[in-house]
Amino acid sequence: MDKIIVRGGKALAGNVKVSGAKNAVLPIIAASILAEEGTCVISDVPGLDDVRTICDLLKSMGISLTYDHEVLTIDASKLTSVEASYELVRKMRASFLVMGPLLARKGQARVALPGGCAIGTRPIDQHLKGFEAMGAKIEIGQGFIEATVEGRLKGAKIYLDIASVGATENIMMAAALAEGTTLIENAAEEPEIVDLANFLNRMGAKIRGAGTGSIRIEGVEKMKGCTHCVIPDRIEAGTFMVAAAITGGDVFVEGAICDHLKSVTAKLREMGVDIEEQENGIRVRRTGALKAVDLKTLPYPGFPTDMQSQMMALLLVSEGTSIVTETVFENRFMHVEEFRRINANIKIEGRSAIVEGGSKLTGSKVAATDLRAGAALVLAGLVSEGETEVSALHHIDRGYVNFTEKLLALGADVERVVPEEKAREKAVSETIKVSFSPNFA
Ligand SMILES: CC(=O)N[C@H]1[C@@H](OP(=O)(O)OP(=O)(O)OC[C@H]2O[C@@H](n3ccc(=O)[nH]c3=O)[C@H](O)[C@@H]2O)O[C@H](CO)[C@@H](O)[C@@H]1O
Ligand SMILES: C=C(OP(=O)(O)O)C(=O)O
Repeated sequence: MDKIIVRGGKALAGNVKVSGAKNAVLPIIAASILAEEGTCVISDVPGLDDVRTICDLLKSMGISLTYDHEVLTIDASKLTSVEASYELVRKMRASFLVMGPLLARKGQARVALPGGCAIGTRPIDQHLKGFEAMGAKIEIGQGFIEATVEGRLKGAKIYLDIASVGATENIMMAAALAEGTTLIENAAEEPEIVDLANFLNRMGAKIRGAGTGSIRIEGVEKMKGCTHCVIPDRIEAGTFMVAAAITGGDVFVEGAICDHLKSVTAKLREMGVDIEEQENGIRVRRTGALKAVDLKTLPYPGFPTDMQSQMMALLLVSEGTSIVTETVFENRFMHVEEFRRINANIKIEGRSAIVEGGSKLTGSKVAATDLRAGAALVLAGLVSEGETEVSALHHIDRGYVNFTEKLLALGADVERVVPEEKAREKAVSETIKVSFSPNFA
C-alpha cells in the first residue's frame, strides 16, 4: 500500500497551479453522452482516478475516448449500452450522473444503486423525483435502478427538497433533451453547475439561470459535440491556501478564482491570514498567530463541506476554541478520530466538533477516511513534530492531481512511498499521467 510520509516544520513558499475541477469534469463527461453527433473536446481534464472511472464507464457503453495532455476527446455517437455496472458505480458515486443523459437520449437507463459511503447515506430520491416528474417510470430491484420513458421525457416544474448538486445536474442534463420546458426550483448554485450548463449550452442546449436557485431549461431535439475548458478546482485551491496558512508560508495559488472561494477567503482572513486576490490567482501569507473561529458548512455560496476537514487541521494550530458544524453530510467527522492520533483535542457533540487549538501535534500513523480527510491529515502533518504517515491514499488519488509533487515543489518535506512491485509497474507505464487511451489503462 502506498503511503505519504510528511515531516513537519517547513514553511511552504512559491507557486502552485490548480488543476481542472473534479466536481465539474465528472458531470461534464457524463453530459457528453447527450451528443448524438460530433466529438466533445474537453481541456484541463485532471488525470484523477475518478476521471478514469467515469471514462471506463462511458467506454463500457460503447463510447470512444482518448486522453492526451489533459485533453479528453469523446465520441458518443455509437452509444450501445444504457447500463452502469455495480463495479464502476461502487467505485465512485458520481457515476450515477449518467442516468439523466442516458434516459434523455435513449429513453432508458439501468444504473447500479450507489449506496452509502463514509460521509453519509447520500440518498438519490431527489434525482428520481425529477425524472418521475418528467414522465419516467422508475423501478428498483436486484441492486439496480431502472428508468424508462415512452418517447421523450417531458419538461416539468421540479422543486428540490434539498438543493442537491447531483440532482440539479442530473435533472438539468435530462431536461436538456426533453420535450418542452423544465424549471428546477431550489436548485444548487455551485460554480460546477454553471460550468456544466455552459458545456450543455455549447452542445446546443438552452439553459438559463444556472448559478441561481431557479434554472429554466428549454428542451431541444438534438445535441452535438463541442469544445470546452473545465474551471479550476476551488477545493484543491482551498486546500493549498490552508497549506500556506498552516505552515506560516507564502504561496501563490495560480488559477484560483477568487469569486468561487469567497467563504474560504473570509474565514482565513478572520483567522488572521493575509490574502491577496489577484487576477490569475490568490496569494496566501501568514506571519502572526492564528485566531480560533467558528464555521458551519452550507451549500454554495456557504462554506463548502469539502473544505471542512482541511479547515479543522488549521484550527488545531490556532489560539482558542472553535466550533465546526457540519450541516451538509450527517457523518463527515470520520477524520476526527485520525486527528486524535496526532494529539489533536477535538470533541464531537451531535453535528458539531469542538476543536481546542494549540495542542502540540505529534506525527503518527493515520489513514485517510475520505479524500478531503486524507488531504487534511497531510496538512496537519506539515506542522506536526516528527513523522506523519498517511495511508489509504486511494481516497486522495480520487481528487488531487500530483498532491505530493505539488507540496514538494513548495518546499514541504513530504514523500510518497510506493511498494517495490508497484514502483516497477509504474516505471513501465510512466506515460500514464499525460496520455492514456482509451480506458486509461
Ligand atoms: C461529484 C460531486 O460533485 N460531489 C460533490 C457533490 O456531491 P453530491 O451531488 O452527492 O451532493 P448533494 O448536494 O447531492 O448532497 C447534499 C445533501 O443532500 C442529500 N441528498 C442529496 C440528493 C438526494 O437525492 N437526496 C438527498 O437527501 C445528501 O445526502 C447530502 O446530505 O456535492 C457535495 C456537496 O457540496 C460535495 O461534497 C461533493 O464533493
Ligand atoms: C465528497 C466528495 O466527492 P464525491 O461526491 O465524489 O464523493 C469530495 O469531492 O469531497
